[in-house]
Amino acid sequence: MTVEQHAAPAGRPRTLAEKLWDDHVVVKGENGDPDLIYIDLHLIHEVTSPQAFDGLRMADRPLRRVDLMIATEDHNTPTLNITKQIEDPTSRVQIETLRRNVEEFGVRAHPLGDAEQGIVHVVGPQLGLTMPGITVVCGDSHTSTHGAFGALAFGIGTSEVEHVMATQTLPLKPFKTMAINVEGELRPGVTAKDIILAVIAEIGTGGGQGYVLEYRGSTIRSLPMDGRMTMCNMSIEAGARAGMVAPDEITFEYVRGRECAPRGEDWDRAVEYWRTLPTDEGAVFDREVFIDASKLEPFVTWGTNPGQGSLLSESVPDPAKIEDPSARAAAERALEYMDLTAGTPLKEIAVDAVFMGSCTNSRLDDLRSFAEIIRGKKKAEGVRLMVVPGSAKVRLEAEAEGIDKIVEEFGGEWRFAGCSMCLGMNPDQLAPGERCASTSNRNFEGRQGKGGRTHLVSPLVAAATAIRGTLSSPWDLETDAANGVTHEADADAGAETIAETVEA
Ligand SMILES: CC(C)[C@H](C(=O)O)[C@@H](O)C(=O)O
Ligand code: SF4
Repeated sequence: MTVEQHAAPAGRPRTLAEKLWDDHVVVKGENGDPDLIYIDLHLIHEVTSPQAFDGLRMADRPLRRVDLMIATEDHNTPTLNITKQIEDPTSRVQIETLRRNVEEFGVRAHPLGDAEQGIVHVVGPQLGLTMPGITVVCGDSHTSTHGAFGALAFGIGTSEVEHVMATQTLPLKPFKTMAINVEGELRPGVTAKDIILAVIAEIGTGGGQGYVLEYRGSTIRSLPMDGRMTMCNMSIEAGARAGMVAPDEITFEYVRGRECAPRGEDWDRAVEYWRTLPTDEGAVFDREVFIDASKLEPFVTWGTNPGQGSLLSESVPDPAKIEDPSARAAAERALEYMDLTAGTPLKEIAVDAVFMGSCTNSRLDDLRSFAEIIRGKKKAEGVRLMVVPGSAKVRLEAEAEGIDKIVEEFGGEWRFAGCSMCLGMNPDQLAPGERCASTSNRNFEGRQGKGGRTHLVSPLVAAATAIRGTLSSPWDLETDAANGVTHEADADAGAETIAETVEA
């Protein structure tokens, strides 16, 4: 798609993404040059902001719009003993540097211990900063999460962070548009996470390159905001520039009344504008993908990229049967790293740990659906469970509902908010060789700790896995119940039966 096509000739039907782009062009690029795009919201965290602040300082430039910035601490923060000094020197320096920078430049910040601290992609929406129709950037690839509100949101590099700090704009090349049409009713036990894992397995980890994905269709319309965020969050794992969902009543209800959301007449005007944003009838996408949601099942990854996944009811694939030589080699290498043998039923894979958290799945809905499954049940012997809310606020809300108690009675660890075991930048890590069912978004080699092995799953699969000890879904719990195995907390005999079945 050329720059000119974004010029929006009167009456041409446009997609959601094209409308947002058109409304944010400050200077139109000539002869294939990038357009200069206005940025409405700039989120920062400790990892990718230090050099950008240094750059500003060296150039003696102020922040252009400090009021459009907000900082939170998430990657390097511990999730235990948060009032103590951070032990790891690198993490400590990162956090201290952010604190110095936000103080010097006057940026609103939510440090560890603050009620609004948490993963940057949980904090923005929770404060009502993330809204339909705005452009959002952050030096973080999962900024795509915010697209769930009908915002154009994408991750940027550190030099771009500095550019936005100094000018509140970014030079950007136009993108192509891809519609991901998801129709039909999800079966119980199947979630937004399973849809997006299926999408990535379908189009591949490079399939979205150069595109902004728009998730559309009846299934998406019926998803709550938390599910839409889960899907947009992982758009980047398909290589996409961004992911989006058109704003609707569900979006407006979510944003309404939040701290930074417009109020009164401003709110009415905003909603009036937001209603104009959905893709026009007849607008043409560069590519369309169709997914039948009613056929989806709980999904799980077996490899070391998010596209290497299968239905949980299937077996570890045989690389020899993969035609494409590079995909075959990647699968061979992945199975070796994951210590898996082709043909093994995925459900027979035993895990050492379950991680419930990350910007993909650590919001209140996620925690609720997880807790509902483990409530009154007994954790599988030898499995370590960590439950990490996405923000301090989510933690408090979950505690008000007793979710912390449910997790602890089950035998899990209830932690403070942060990126935690999503990536090995803080004390929450897997030991070499440990296998984890994780609700996060990346299963790269060493992602959760050197030598750690990650299977990406939904919160429901994480819960069922924590109960059964092997990769499992709520469907397996139903089968167990039909066979008289309830996994109840006090039914020790039942738990033993399962342990034996697993070993057998
Ligand atoms: C540390 C940060 C730059 C990184 C990202 O950009 O995504 C991290 O959040 C991740 O998920 O790998
Ligand atoms: S939770 Fe994980 S994916 Fe999300 S921002 Fe933190 S490290 Fe990145």
